[in-house]
Amino acid sequence: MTSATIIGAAGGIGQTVAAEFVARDLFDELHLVDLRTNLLEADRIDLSEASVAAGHQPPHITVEDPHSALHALGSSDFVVCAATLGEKPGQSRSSFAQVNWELLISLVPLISQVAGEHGTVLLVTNPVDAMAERLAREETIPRDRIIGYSVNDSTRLRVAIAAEVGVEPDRVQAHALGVHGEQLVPLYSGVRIDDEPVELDAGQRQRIDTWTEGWFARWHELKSGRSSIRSTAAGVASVVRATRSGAELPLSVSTDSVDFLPSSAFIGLPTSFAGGSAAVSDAFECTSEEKAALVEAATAVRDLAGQLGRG
Ligand SMILES: NC(=O)c1ccc[n+]([C@@H]2O[C@H](COP(=O)([O-])OP(=O)(O)OC[C@H]3O[C@@H](n4cnc5c(N)ncnc54)[C@H](O)[C@@H]3O)[C@@H](O)[C@H]2O)c1
Repeated sequence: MTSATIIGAAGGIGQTVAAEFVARDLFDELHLVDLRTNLLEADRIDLSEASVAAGHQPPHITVEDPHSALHALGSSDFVVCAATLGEKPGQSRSSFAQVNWELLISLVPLISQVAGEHGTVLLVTNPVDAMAERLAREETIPRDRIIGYSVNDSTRLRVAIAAEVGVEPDRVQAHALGVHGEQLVPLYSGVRIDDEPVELDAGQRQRIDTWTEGWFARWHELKSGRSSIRSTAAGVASVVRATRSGAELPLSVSTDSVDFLPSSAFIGLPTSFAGGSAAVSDAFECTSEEKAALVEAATAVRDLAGQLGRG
């Protein structure tokens, strides 16, 4: 029996992740947790019937609010946390982080309980690196069982490289590491097409950087009122598959095992899994310039996490 718990399951990300898990038949049991249980009940019916329509056995789906979940739920193999408070326009990164950490700290007993001894916890709630580091500092869940979801920046980098060199994105392997935003580190030294290393010149890199750095401004101009729910849900499903296959993905993980990085931080690094535990990939290599940028990113996360109190 495989089981997942999604906290914040009535939100844009949570609902779409649940739908992706069901469509891909990834778990036998799915536990949906949110304050908005009426939405979850509607989803429970819809998701079960979606399974039938898709021609497979529906998972066993339960619905809980965060309080009842503490009494009702046992441990899950995979725990997704996408619970959030809305980001206010113009709000500083540190103020948004503090507000979301205050929400997350109230959920730590539940997250720890559903993670149990062996579950993997995937944080999606932003700012994901500081949230993951701060959760690890609570010491209720081992560091290597906590990961932050940070695949989207690499997806966008792959799309931009593909457009620049004129190939399909699925032929491009590339990781955007570090921290989402100003401390993102596109790992140009590791770009591959069809598994062959590729050297991009300065002009190409600049055009790619301009496109990726402008992604959010272009998204906001659309005024959709939602985040990138579909690509995030597809990415979360790929994390589940990676925990089972051991495939490498760019995810936010603890820096503690990486010699050249300051410890007590989480940043995006190439990650592999063994038995549900995350580790930075053995084959990870980068230039001295990329190392320096990653050190800067880890330092910023460590400092931000240090500012987040217990609420
Ligand atoms: N890491 C990434 O790459 C990435 C990508 C997209 C979005 N995000 C982040 O994911 C988070 C979720 O985004 P969204 O668009 O789904 O937001 P949303 O506002 O649509 O959903 C948030 C949900 O959290 C629930 N919630 C609030 N307090 C709760 C509590 N105490 N217990 C349980 N549930 C609670 C709300 O009821 C709501 O359903 C945000 O922080 C967003 O910035 C991260």
